[in-house]
Amino acid sequence: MRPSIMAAQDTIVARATAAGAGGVAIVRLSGPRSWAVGRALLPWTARRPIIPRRMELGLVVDPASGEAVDQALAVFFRGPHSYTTEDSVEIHCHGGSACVWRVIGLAQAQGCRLAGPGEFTMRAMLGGRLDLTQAEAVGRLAAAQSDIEARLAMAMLAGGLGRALGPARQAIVAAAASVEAAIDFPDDAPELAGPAQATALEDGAARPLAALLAGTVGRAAYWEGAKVAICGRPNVGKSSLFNALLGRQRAIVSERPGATRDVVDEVLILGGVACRLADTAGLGPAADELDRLGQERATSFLADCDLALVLLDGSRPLTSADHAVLALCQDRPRLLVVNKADLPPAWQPSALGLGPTLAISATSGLGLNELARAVAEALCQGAAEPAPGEVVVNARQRAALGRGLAFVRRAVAELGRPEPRPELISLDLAGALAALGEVDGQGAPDEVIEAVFSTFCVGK
Ligand SMILES: Nc1nc2c(c(=O)[nH]1)N(C=O)[C@@H](CNc1ccc(C(=O)N[C@@H](CCC(=O)O)C(=O)O)cc1)CN2
Ligand SMILES: Nc1nc2c(ncn2[C@@H]2O[C@H](COP(=O)(O)OP(=O)(O)OP(=O)(O)O)[C@@H](O)[C@H]2O)c(=O)[nH]1
Ligand SMILES: [Mg+2]
Repeated sequence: MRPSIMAAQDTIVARATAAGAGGVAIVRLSGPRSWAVGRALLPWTARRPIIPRRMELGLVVDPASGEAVDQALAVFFRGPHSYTTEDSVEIHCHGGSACVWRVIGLAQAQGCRLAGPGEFTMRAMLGGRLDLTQAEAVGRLAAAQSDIEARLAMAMLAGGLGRALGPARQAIVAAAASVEAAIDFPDDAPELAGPAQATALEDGAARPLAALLAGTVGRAAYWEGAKVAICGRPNVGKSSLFNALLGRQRAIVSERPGATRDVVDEVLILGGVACRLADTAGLGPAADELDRLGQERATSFLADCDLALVLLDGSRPLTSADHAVLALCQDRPRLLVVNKADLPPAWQPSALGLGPTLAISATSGLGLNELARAVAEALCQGAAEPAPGEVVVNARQRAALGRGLAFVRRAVAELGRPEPRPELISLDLAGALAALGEVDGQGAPDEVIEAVFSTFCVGK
């Protein structure tokens, strides 16, 4: 078994705050030796009893040389009253990376091991503070970029999803118990009460799982963010729009067509959704090799984006290159955006015959708020923004619950047959339980747990 999921014997150390210089950085220790190590590095704590959870000021000292390496605040937590549920110590040192790494190095010299990604939270889960849904929520809170993602993670941290899965699991376990009895004692066990059990399983498990899945419709972008490409023929103002939405001059703008070559992307919040917005090279007949390479990058980003903003220049007649871009995007999610609305129009958008268009001006800012709202609406297919406290599952959880629901439905169907075959039902119910376990961690294999924590940063 990999060390991370083994019962925690060792004491781990990591910086809990982001890499790079900052005002203050937190180095956190957790595990059975954390207090001893903390005492060794913080000599003032040896002189009087430690009061758990009280922040105190003192020097961090290298026990080998006696050198004071930082002035810091420190807090000792006595398990289980700590984040990890283990004994732990936080040293709040000065934020320069030299101080942080010196303190971490001193802890390593005292026998601490560098923590892996998410290892503190994994210990919190093994210690019973959190289930897997809550641990995942913590990871999302630590990385959330949009207010709504943070809101969704807070609802999940409150345990709503774990509580929603409990009754479904109970219904599956109850069905499994009678199915197992029918398999083990075919003569003694009462006949499988097929229709009654089918109804119980349908009401108890299929329905709540289906409701959880229904709540995700149009909501994925709030959890996962979205890739949005600005595309169009050269010179329509793609880079200008990109810069205007971003609020700074990130990409080169030029009156000369063919200014953009590479895909330039940045994350920004549009209508509450964290979007990876990309400015791309203008599409059209390639003038040279560089142009061709740039357009290749543009089309490959376009091929896997969630939404394309097809930009047209309203001040110039449409060209064959515009029509080629429209054709390229006709079968994918897209918004038609007509730029340069500050200039006299050269054509009527209604003449396109392609449905609604948005009029904007990248240079004057006209229509940009409406565009941001339209982006979110298109990405979320008009679904309502999640309310505070509302539990919405993320993509990983949705995939697992979808599999679980399919298993439950097969078991329900089999139970509804004139002579249900208990062996088949048993397999399906086991599959359903495994799928639920992937979400809340109950009975989940190590690989699943590790995959969730591997997305965490070190120190969380
Ligand atoms: N400095 C610091 N800030 C932090 C954390 C941390 O560990 N340290 N957290 C995490 O990374 C988050 C807060 N989560 C926490 C959850 C529980 C406990 C804890 O010690 N619980 C005890 C005591 C509860 C109480 O006094 O009310 C317990 O539940 O027994 C600490 C942090 C965010 N901010
Ligand atoms: N009047 C007006 N000019 C604009 C507007 N948006 C962009 N422009 C001008 O149009 C020209 C081209 O702008 P870019 O943003 O570089 O166009 P692009 O689509 O990125 O061009 P390529 O990178 O070559 O494909 C520049 O001279 C911009 O100042 C607008 O809303 N109104
Ligand atoms: Mg450009």
